[in-house]
Amino acid sequence: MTQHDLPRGMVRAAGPAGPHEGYMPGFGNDFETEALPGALPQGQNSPQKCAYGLYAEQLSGTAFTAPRGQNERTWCYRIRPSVQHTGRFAPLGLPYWKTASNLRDDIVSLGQYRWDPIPVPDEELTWITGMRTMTTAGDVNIQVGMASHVYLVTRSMQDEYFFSADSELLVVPQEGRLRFCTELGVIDLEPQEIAILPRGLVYRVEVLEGPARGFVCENYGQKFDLPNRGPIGANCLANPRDFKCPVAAFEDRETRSRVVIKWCGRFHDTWIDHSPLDVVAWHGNYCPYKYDLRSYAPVGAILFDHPDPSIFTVLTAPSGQEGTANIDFVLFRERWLVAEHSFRPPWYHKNIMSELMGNIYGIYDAKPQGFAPGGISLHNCMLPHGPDRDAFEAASNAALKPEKLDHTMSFMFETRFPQHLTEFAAREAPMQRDYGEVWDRLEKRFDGTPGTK
Ligand SMILES: O=C(O)Cc1cc(O)ccc1O
Ligand SMILES: [Fe+2]
Repeated sequence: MTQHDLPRGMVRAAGPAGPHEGYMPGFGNDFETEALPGALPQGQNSPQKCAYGLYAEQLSGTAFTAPRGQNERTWCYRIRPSVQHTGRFAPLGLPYWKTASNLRDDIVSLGQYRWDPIPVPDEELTWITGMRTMTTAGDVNIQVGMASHVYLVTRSMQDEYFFSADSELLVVPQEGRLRFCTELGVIDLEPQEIAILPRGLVYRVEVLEGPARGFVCENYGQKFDLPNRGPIGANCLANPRDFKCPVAAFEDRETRSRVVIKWCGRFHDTWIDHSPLDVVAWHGNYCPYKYDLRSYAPVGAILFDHPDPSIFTVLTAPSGQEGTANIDFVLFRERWLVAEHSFRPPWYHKNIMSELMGNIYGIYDAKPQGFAPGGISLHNCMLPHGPDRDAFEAASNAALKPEKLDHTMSFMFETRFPQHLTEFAAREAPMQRDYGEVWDRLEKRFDGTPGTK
Protein backbone atom coordinates (compact mmCIF):
# COMPACT_ATOMS: atom_id res chain seq x y z
CA MET A 1 0.00 0.00 0.00
CA THR A 2 1.79 3.14 -1.15
CA GLN A 3 0.67 6.74 -0.69
CA HIS A 4 -0.31 6.58 -4.35
CA ASP A 5 -2.82 3.75 -3.69
CA LEU A 6 -4.64 5.59 -0.90
CA PRO A 7 -8.08 7.15 -1.28
CA ARG A 8 -7.86 10.56 -2.98
CA GLY A 9 -7.11 13.37 -0.58
CA MET A 10 -5.89 11.11 2.20
CA VAL A 11 -2.53 12.04 3.73
CA ARG A 12 -0.62 9.32 5.49
CA ALA A 13 2.30 9.31 7.88
CA ALA A 14 5.62 8.07 6.66
CA GLY A 15 5.86 4.62 8.20
CA PRO A 16 8.39 1.85 8.26
CA ALA A 17 9.50 0.65 4.82
CA GLY A 18 9.59 -2.95 3.64
CA PRO A 19 7.17 -5.56 4.95
CA HIS A 20 5.64 -3.09 7.39
CA GLU A 21 4.98 -0.30 4.92
CA GLY A 22 1.98 1.65 6.16
CA TYR A 23 1.92 -0.30 9.44
CA MET A 24 3.75 -0.43 12.76
CA PRO A 25 4.60 -3.88 14.16
CA GLY A 26 3.66 -5.16 17.62
CA PHE A 27 0.73 -6.19 19.79
CA GLY A 28 -0.53 -3.72 22.40
CA ASN A 29 2.43 -1.41 21.96
CA ASP A 30 2.35 2.24 22.85
CA PHE A 31 2.55 3.59 19.30
CA GLU A 32 3.06 7.12 18.03
CA THR A 33 2.56 8.38 14.49
CA GLU A 34 1.99 11.70 12.69
CA ALA A 35 0.88 12.38 9.12
CA LEU A 36 2.25 15.95 9.23
CA PRO A 37 5.62 16.79 10.78
CA GLY A 38 5.36 18.15 14.30
CA ALA A 39 1.62 17.42 14.63
CA LEU A 40 2.19 15.18 17.64
CA PRO A 41 2.96 17.08 20.85
CA GLN A 42 6.03 15.84 22.68
CA GLY A 43 6.26 15.64 26.46
CA GLN A 44 2.58 16.28 27.12
CA ASN A 45 -0.90 15.33 25.89
CA SER A 46 -2.79 18.62 26.10
CA PRO A 47 -0.77 21.67 25.06
CA GLN A 48 -2.55 24.97 25.51
CA LYS A 49 -2.57 25.24 21.71
CA CYS A 50 -1.85 22.23 19.49
CA ALA A 51 0.28 22.45 16.35
CA TYR A 52 -1.61 23.11 13.08
CA GLY A 53 -4.62 24.28 15.12
CA LEU A 54 -5.55 20.68 15.90
CA TYR A 55 -7.81 19.61 18.76
CA ALA A 56 -6.54 17.11 21.33
CA GLU A 57 -8.97 14.32 22.22
CA GLN A 58 -8.64 11.13 24.23
CA LEU A 59 -10.29 7.86 23.17
CA SER A 60 -10.57 5.58 26.23
CA GLY A 61 -10.94 1.87 25.46
CA THR A 62 -10.82 0.81 29.12
CA ALA A 63 -11.94 2.45 32.34
CA PHE A 64 -9.50 5.18 33.43
CA THR A 65 -8.53 3.05 36.40
CA ALA A 66 -8.09 -0.31 34.64
CA PRO A 67 -4.87 -1.98 35.83
CA ARG A 68 -1.70 -1.11 34.02
CA GLY A 69 -1.09 -3.67 31.31
CA GLN A 70 -4.80 -3.70 30.51
CA ASN A 71 -5.30 0.05 30.42
CA GLU A 72 -5.86 1.26 26.84
CA ARG A 73 -6.31 4.76 25.50
CA THR A 74 -5.20 6.82 22.57
CA TRP A 75 -4.62 10.56 22.25
CA CYS A 76 -5.82 11.93 18.92
CA TYR A 77 -4.84 15.28 17.36
CA ARG A 78 -7.62 16.09 14.95
CA ILE A 79 -9.04 18.78 12.72
CA ARG A 80 -12.35 18.85 14.63
CA PRO A 81 -13.27 17.23 17.92
CA SER A 82 -15.58 14.19 17.68
CA VAL A 83 -18.51 16.16 19.09
CA GLN A 84 -18.66 17.80 15.67
CA HIS A 85 -18.78 14.40 13.98
CA THR A 86 -22.21 13.62 15.31
CA GLY A 87 -25.32 15.71 14.78
CA ARG A 88 -28.82 14.74 15.83
CA PHE A 89 -29.38 11.01 15.97
CA ALA A 90 -32.27 9.43 14.11
CA PRO A 91 -33.17 5.76 14.57
CA LEU A 92 -32.28 3.48 11.71
CA GLY A 93 -33.63 0.00 10.93
CA LEU A 94 -31.09 -2.67 10.03
CA PRO A 95 -33.14 -5.85 10.33
CA TYR A 96 -30.31 -8.30 9.61
CA TRP A 97 -27.80 -7.05 12.19
CA LYS A 98 -28.97 -8.49 15.52
CA THR A 99 -27.68 -8.06 19.04
CA ALA A 100 -27.86 -10.19 22.20
CA SER A 101 -30.04 -10.82 23.95
CA ASN A 102 -32.12 -11.85 20.97
CA LEU A 103 -34.01 -14.80 22.39
CA ARG A 104 -36.85 -15.98 20.22
CA ASP A 105 -39.43 -18.49 21.43
CA ASP A 106 -40.17 -19.55 17.89
CA ILE A 107 -36.58 -20.37 16.94
CA VAL A 108 -35.35 -23.41 18.76
CA SER A 109 -31.59 -23.22 19.01
CA LEU A 110 -31.22 -26.90 19.49
CA GLY A 111 -29.34 -29.36 17.37
CA GLN A 112 -26.01 -29.39 15.65
CA TYR A 113 -26.20 -27.01 12.74
CA ARG A 114 -24.31 -26.46 9.54
CA TRP A 115 -24.75 -24.03 6.67
CA ASP A 116 -23.54 -23.96 3.09
CA PRO A 117 -21.72 -20.77 2.14
CA ILE A 118 -24.23 -17.92 2.05
CA PRO A 119 -24.34 -16.67 -1.55
CA VAL A 120 -23.57 -12.99 -2.10
CA PRO A 121 -26.78 -11.51 -3.51
CA ASP A 122 -26.80 -9.55 -6.74
CA GLU A 123 -27.57 -6.25 -5.03
CA GLU A 124 -25.72 -3.31 -3.56
CA LEU A 125 -24.67 -4.14 -0.03
CA THR A 126 -22.26 -2.18 2.13
CA TRP A 127 -20.45 -3.18 5.30
CA ILE A 128 -23.52 -1.95 7.20
CA THR A 129 -26.37 -3.27 5.07
CA GLY A 130 -24.53 -6.51 4.20
CA MET A 131 -24.04 -7.72 7.77
CA ARG A 132 -26.04 -10.93 8.45
CA THR A 133 -26.15 -12.08 12.06
CA MET A 134 -26.07 -15.85 12.54
CA THR A 135 -25.91 -16.19 16.33
CA THR A 136 -26.00 -14.03 19.45
CA ALA A 137 -24.83 -14.89 22.97
CA GLY A 138 -24.89 -13.06 26.30
CA ASP A 139 -26.26 -9.54 26.61
CA VAL A 140 -24.91 -6.31 25.16
CA ASN A 141 -26.43 -4.29 28.01
CA ILE A 142 -24.12 -5.85 30.54
CA GLN A 143 -21.21 -5.98 28.09
CA VAL A 144 -20.89 -9.76 28.02
CA GLY A 145 -21.13 -12.16 25.13
CA MET A 146 -20.81 -11.92 21.41
CA ALA A 147 -22.50 -12.22 18.05
CA SER A 148 -21.34 -14.03 14.94
CA HIS A 149 -22.07 -12.55 11.54
CA VAL A 150 -21.40 -13.16 7.89
CA TYR A 151 -20.72 -10.07 5.81
CA LEU A 152 -21.72 -9.89 2.16
CA VAL A 153 -20.30 -6.70 0.68
CA THR A 154 -20.55 -5.54 -2.94
CA ARG A 155 -20.28 -1.75 -2.63
CA SER A 156 -17.90 0.69 -0.93
CA MET A 157 -19.25 3.11 1.64
CA GLN A 158 -19.16 6.60 0.13
CA ASP A 159 -19.23 9.62 2.41
CA GLU A 160 -20.57 7.18 4.95
CA TYR A 161 -18.97 6.12 8.23
CA PHE A 162 -19.73 3.70 11.02
CA PHE A 163 -18.85 2.99 14.60
CA SER A 164 -20.01 0.52 17.20
CA ALA A 165 -20.30 1.60 20.81
CA ASP A 166 -21.35 -1.98 21.59
CA SER A 167 -18.38 -3.97 20.55
CA GLU A 168 -14.99 -4.55 19.07
CA LEU A 169 -15.16 -6.41 15.76
CA LEU A 170 -12.94 -9.31 14.75
CA VAL A 171 -13.06 -9.56 10.95
CA VAL A 172 -12.17 -12.83 9.17
CA PRO A 173 -12.33 -12.40 5.37
CA GLN A 174 -13.07 -15.44 3.24
CA GLU A 175 -13.47 -13.91 -0.26
CA GLY A 176 -12.58 -10.53 -1.76
CA ARG A 177 -10.44 -7.71 -0.40
CA LEU A 178 -11.55 -4.84 1.81
CA ARG A 179 -10.02 -1.56 2.91
CA PHE A 180 -10.84 -0.13 6.34
CA CYS A 181 -10.23 3.64 6.34
CA THR A 182 -10.30 4.38 10.05
CA GLU A 183 -9.74 7.41 12.24
CA LEU A 184 -6.32 5.98 13.16
CA GLY A 185 -5.18 4.83 9.70
CA VAL A 186 -5.82 2.46 6.81
CA ILE A 187 -5.95 -1.34 6.95
CA ASP A 188 -6.15 -3.47 3.80
CA LEU A 189 -7.45 -6.96 4.41
CA GLU A 190 -7.62 -10.19 2.42
CA PRO A 191 -8.47 -13.83 3.14
CA GLN A 192 -6.10 -15.53 5.60
CA GLU A 193 -5.68 -12.23 7.44
CA ILE A 194 -7.80 -10.87 10.30
CA ALA A 195 -8.44 -7.38 11.61
CA ILE A 196 -9.63 -6.00 14.92
CA LEU A 197 -11.67 -2.79 14.96
CA PRO A 198 -11.92 -1.43 18.50
CA ARG A 199 -15.13 -0.21 20.11
CA GLY A 200 -15.89 3.41 19.29
CA LEU A 201 -13.49 3.73 16.35
CA VAL A 202 -15.03 5.46 13.32
CA TYR A 203 -14.34 3.96 9.88
CA ARG A 204 -15.48 3.53 6.30
CA VAL A 205 -15.17 0.21 4.43
CA GLU A 206 -14.21 0.13 0.76
CA VAL A 207 -14.28 -2.86 -1.56
CA LEU A 208 -10.86 -3.36 -3.17
CA GLU A 209 -11.87 -6.60 -4.85
CA GLY A 210 -15.46 -7.77 -4.72
CA PRO A 211 -17.73 -9.27 -3.94
CA ALA A 212 -16.42 -9.67 -0.42
CA ARG A 213 -17.60 -12.29 2.03
CA GLY A 214 -16.32 -13.18 5.45
CA PHE A 215 -17.08 -13.70 9.09
CA VAL A 216 -17.27 -11.26 11.98
CA CYS A 217 -17.16 -11.90 15.70
CA GLU A 218 -18.67 -8.98 17.56
CA ASN A 219 -17.24 -8.89 21.07
CA TYR A 220 -19.40 -7.10 23.64
CA GLY A 221 -17.00 -7.82 26.48
CA GLN A 222 -13.41 -7.28 27.49
CA LYS A 223 -11.02 -6.81 24.59
CA PHE A 224 -9.22 -9.56 22.71
CA ASP A 225 -5.75 -10.24 24.05
CA LEU A 226 -2.96 -12.69 23.35
CA PRO A 227 -3.38 -15.88 25.39
CA ASN A 228 -0.86 -16.78 28.07
CA ARG A 229 1.44 -19.45 26.67
CA GLY A 230 2.09 -21.24 29.97
CA PRO A 231 4.80 -23.90 29.67
CA ILE A 232 5.06 -23.26 25.91
CA GLY A 233 7.23 -20.31 26.88
CA ALA A 234 7.90 -16.98 25.25
CA ASN A 235 7.45 -17.93 21.58
CA CYS A 236 5.14 -19.60 19.04
CA LEU A 237 1.38 -19.41 18.51
CA ALA A 238 0.69 -15.77 17.54
CA ASN A 239 3.85 -13.74 18.04
CA PRO A 240 3.39 -10.06 18.99
CA ARG A 241 5.60 -8.65 16.25
CA ASP A 242 3.34 -10.08 13.54
CA PHE A 243 0.46 -7.80 14.52
CA LYS A 244 0.32 -4.58 12.54
CA CYS A 245 -1.25 -1.31 13.44
CA PRO A 246 -1.72 1.39 10.75
CA VAL A 247 0.21 4.65 10.68
CA ALA A 248 -1.81 7.88 10.98
CA ALA A 249 -3.78 8.96 7.90
CA PHE A 250 -6.37 11.70 7.57
CA GLU A 251 -8.61 13.39 5.07
CA ASP A 252 -9.61 17.06 5.16
CA ARG A 253 -12.84 16.76 3.20
CA GLU A 254 -15.86 19.01 3.49
CA THR A 255 -18.66 16.88 2.06
CA ARG A 256 -22.04 15.98 3.42
CA SER A 257 -21.48 12.68 5.19
CA ARG A 258 -23.52 10.18 7.11
CA VAL A 259 -22.35 8.57 10.34
CA VAL A 260 -24.09 5.38 11.46
CA ILE A 261 -23.79 4.35 15.08
CA LYS A 262 -24.55 1.04 16.75
CA TRP A 263 -25.50 1.60 20.38
CA CYS A 264 -27.01 -1.08 22.66
CA GLY A 265 -28.21 -3.06 19.67
CA ARG A 266 -29.96 -0.12 18.03
CA PHE A 267 -28.75 1.78 15.01
CA HIS A 268 -28.88 5.53 14.55
CA ASP A 269 -27.62 7.85 11.87
CA THR A 270 -26.54 11.43 11.89
CA TRP A 271 -25.45 13.87 9.13
CA ILE A 272 -22.36 16.08 9.19
CA ASP A 273 -20.60 18.35 6.69
CA HIS A 274 -17.13 16.84 6.70
CA SER A 275 -15.20 13.60 6.92
CA PRO A 276 -14.72 12.38 10.51
CA LEU A 277 -11.45 10.69 9.47
CA ASP A 278 -9.49 13.78 10.46
CA VAL A 279 -6.93 12.51 12.98
CA VAL A 280 -3.60 13.94 11.81
CA ALA A 281 -1.48 12.39 14.57
CA TRP A 282 -2.00 10.05 17.48
CA HIS A 283 -0.22 8.19 20.22
CA GLY A 284 -1.42 5.38 22.46
CA ASN A 285 -2.24 1.70 22.64
CA TYR A 286 -5.96 1.64 21.71
CA CYS A 287 -5.92 1.09 17.97
CA PRO A 288 -7.06 -1.16 15.14
CA TYR A 289 -4.73 -3.85 13.92
CA LYS A 290 -4.36 -6.70 11.50
CA TYR A 291 -2.66 -10.08 11.63
CA ASP A 292 -1.71 -12.56 8.93
CA LEU A 293 -2.96 -16.01 10.00
CA ARG A 294 -0.17 -17.54 7.90
CA SER A 295 2.29 -16.28 10.51
CA TYR A 296 0.64 -18.35 13.26
CA ALA A 297 3.12 -20.97 14.57
CA PRO A 298 1.05 -23.93 15.78
CA VAL A 299 2.33 -26.16 18.54
CA GLY A 300 0.87 -29.67 18.69
CA ALA A 301 1.17 -33.36 19.48
CA ILE A 302 4.63 -34.69 18.74
CA LEU A 303 4.20 -38.19 20.16
CA PHE A 304 0.62 -39.28 20.80
CA ASP A 305 -2.98 -38.15 21.38
CA HIS A 306 -4.94 -35.13 20.22
CA PRO A 307 -4.62 -32.08 22.49
CA ASP A 308 -7.51 -29.74 23.31
CA PRO A 309 -8.06 -27.17 20.54
CA SER A 310 -7.22 -24.34 22.93
CA ILE A 311 -3.63 -25.02 21.92
CA PHE A 312 -4.52 -23.24 18.65
CA THR A 313 -5.85 -20.05 20.27
CA VAL A 314 -4.88 -16.91 18.36
CA LEU A 315 -6.67 -14.34 20.54
CA THR A 316 -8.74 -14.62 23.68
CA ALA A 317 -11.29 -12.21 25.15
CA PRO A 318 -11.50 -12.86 28.90
CA SER A 319 -14.83 -13.06 30.71
CA GLY A 320 -13.68 -12.30 34.23
CA GLN A 321 -13.56 -15.98 35.14
CA GLU A 322 -10.01 -17.20 34.77
CA GLY A 323 -9.56 -19.63 31.86
CA THR A 324 -13.20 -19.39 30.77
CA ALA A 325 -13.25 -17.00 27.89
CA ASN A 326 -15.99 -14.73 26.71
CA ILE A 327 -14.53 -15.62 23.30
CA ASP A 328 -11.58 -17.65 22.11
CA PHE A 329 -10.57 -17.22 18.49
CA VAL A 330 -9.01 -20.54 17.50
CA LEU A 331 -7.22 -21.37 14.22
CA PHE A 332 -6.99 -24.74 12.50
CA ARG A 333 -4.31 -24.24 9.87
CA GLU A 334 -2.05 -26.63 7.97
CA ARG A 335 0.34 -28.62 10.13
CA TRP A 336 2.10 -31.94 10.40
CA LEU A 337 0.35 -34.89 12.01
CA VAL A 338 2.85 -37.27 13.58
CA ALA A 339 1.04 -38.79 16.58
CA GLU A 340 1.68 -42.52 17.03
CA HIS A 341 -1.00 -45.12 17.93
CA SER A 342 -3.55 -42.30 18.10
CA PHE A 343 -6.83 -41.30 16.56
CA ARG A 344 -5.53 -38.10 14.98
CA PRO A 345 -8.61 -35.97 14.13
CA PRO A 346 -10.68 -34.20 16.81
CA TRP A 347 -12.29 -36.61 19.24
CA TYR A 348 -16.01 -36.93 19.97
CA HIS A 349 -17.06 -34.60 22.72
CA LYS A 350 -19.57 -32.42 24.54
CA ASN A 351 -18.40 -29.00 25.65
CA ILE A 352 -19.72 -26.42 28.08
CA MET A 353 -18.39 -23.80 25.65
CA SER A 354 -20.31 -23.11 22.42
CA GLU A 355 -18.40 -23.58 19.20
CA LEU A 356 -19.10 -21.74 15.97
CA MET A 357 -16.76 -22.73 13.17
CA GLY A 358 -16.12 -21.25 9.74
CA ASN A 359 -14.07 -22.57 6.86
CA ILE A 360 -11.74 -20.02 5.26
CA TYR A 361 -10.32 -22.44 2.71
CA GLY A 362 -9.70 -26.11 2.00
CA ILE A 363 -10.88 -29.21 3.86
CA TYR A 364 -11.37 -29.58 7.62
CA ASP A 365 -10.13 -33.00 8.76
CA ALA A 366 -13.12 -33.91 10.97
CA LYS A 367 -15.59 -33.10 8.18
CA PRO A 368 -14.12 -33.94 4.78
CA GLN A 369 -17.56 -33.49 3.17
CA GLY A 370 -20.12 -30.74 3.50
CA PHE A 371 -18.13 -28.12 5.43
CA ALA A 372 -17.15 -26.03 2.44
CA PRO A 373 -15.06 -22.84 2.37
CA GLY A 374 -17.47 -20.09 3.39
CA GLY A 375 -19.55 -22.63 5.31
CA ILE A 376 -20.38 -22.47 9.01
CA SER A 377 -21.13 -25.01 11.72
CA LEU A 378 -22.51 -24.54 15.21
CA HIS A 379 -22.00 -27.03 18.03
CA ASN A 380 -23.70 -25.41 20.97
CA CYS A 381 -23.28 -25.81 24.72
CA MET A 382 -23.21 -29.54 25.64
CA LEU A 383 -24.40 -30.70 22.22
CA PRO A 384 -22.32 -33.72 21.17
CA HIS A 385 -20.28 -33.69 17.98
CA GLY A 386 -17.11 -35.04 16.40
CA PRO A 387 -15.82 -36.58 13.20
CA ASP A 388 -18.34 -37.71 10.63
CA ARG A 389 -18.48 -41.37 9.70
CA ASP A 390 -16.05 -41.15 6.77
CA ALA A 391 -13.49 -39.20 8.79
CA PHE A 392 -13.80 -41.72 11.63
CA GLU A 393 -13.34 -44.73 9.34
CA ALA A 394 -10.39 -43.18 7.51
CA ALA A 395 -8.58 -42.07 10.66
CA SER A 396 -9.19 -45.38 12.47
CA ASN A 397 -7.54 -47.32 9.66
CA ALA A 398 -4.87 -44.89 8.42
CA ALA A 399 -1.22 -45.91 8.31
CA LEU A 400 0.20 -43.55 10.93
CA LYS A 401 3.09 -42.13 8.97
CA PRO A 402 3.94 -38.43 9.34
CA GLU A 403 1.35 -36.65 7.24
CA LYS A 404 1.01 -33.03 6.27
CA LEU A 405 -2.49 -31.72 6.80
CA ASP A 406 -2.33 -29.34 3.88
CA HIS A 407 -4.66 -26.85 2.19
CA THR A 408 -6.76 -26.23 5.23
CA MET A 409 -7.73 -23.15 7.23
CA SER A 410 -10.76 -23.11 9.48
CA PHE A 411 -11.45 -21.21 12.67
CA MET A 412 -13.66 -21.31 15.73
CA PHE A 413 -15.40 -18.58 17.73
CA GLU A 414 -15.78 -20.36 21.07
CA THR A 415 -17.74 -18.70 23.85
CA ARG A 416 -18.76 -19.62 27.37
CA PHE A 417 -22.30 -18.46 26.53
CA PRO A 418 -24.89 -20.46 24.58
CA GLN A 419 -25.32 -19.15 21.05
CA HIS A 420 -28.85 -18.46 19.83
CA LEU A 421 -29.81 -18.60 16.18
CA THR A 422 -31.24 -15.56 14.49
CA GLU A 423 -34.27 -15.82 12.29
CA PHE A 424 -31.95 -15.30 9.31
CA ALA A 425 -29.78 -18.27 10.34
CA ALA A 426 -32.80 -20.50 10.95
CA ARG A 427 -34.95 -19.56 7.99
CA GLU A 428 -33.06 -17.71 5.26
CA ALA A 429 -29.45 -18.92 5.32
CA PRO A 430 -28.73 -22.20 3.49
CA MET A 431 -28.93 -24.48 6.53
CA GLN A 432 -28.17 -28.16 5.86
CA ARG A 433 -31.35 -29.74 7.18
CA ASP A 434 -29.77 -33.21 7.14
CA TYR A 435 -26.54 -32.24 8.96
CA GLY A 436 -27.22 -34.53 11.95
CA GLU A 437 -27.14 -37.53 9.62
CA VAL A 438 -23.35 -37.30 9.21
CA TRP A 439 -23.12 -39.38 12.39
CA ASP A 440 -25.99 -41.78 11.60
CA ARG A 441 -23.86 -44.27 9.72
CA LEU A 442 -21.38 -44.74 12.58
CA GLU A 443 -21.69 -48.44 13.28
CA LYS A 444 -22.07 -50.19 16.57
CA ARG A 445 -18.72 -51.96 16.83
CA PHE A 446 -19.08 -53.43 20.31
CA ASP A 447 -19.75 -57.17 20.42
CA GLY A 448 -18.81 -57.98 24.02
CA THR A 449 -15.39 -59.38 23.14
CA PRO A 450 -12.13 -57.57 23.92
CA GLY A 451 -9.72 -56.46 21.28
CA THR A 452 -9.75 -53.60 18.80
CA LYS A 453 -12.26 -53.71 15.98
O1 LIG B 1 -14.23 -29.73 15.30
C1 LIG B 1 -14.46 -29.22 16.41
O2 LIG B 1 -15.46 -29.49 17.08
C2 LIG B 1 -13.43 -28.28 17.01
C3 LIG B 1 -12.46 -29.06 17.77
C4 LIG B 1 -11.23 -29.37 17.25
C5 LIG B 1 -10.34 -30.14 17.96
O3 LIG B 1 -9.14 -30.39 17.42
C6 LIG B 1 -10.68 -30.65 19.18
C7 LIG B 1 -11.92 -30.33 19.74
C8 LIG B 1 -12.79 -29.52 19.02
O4 LIG B 1 -13.95 -29.13 19.57
FE1 LIG C 1 -15.82 -29.26 19.17
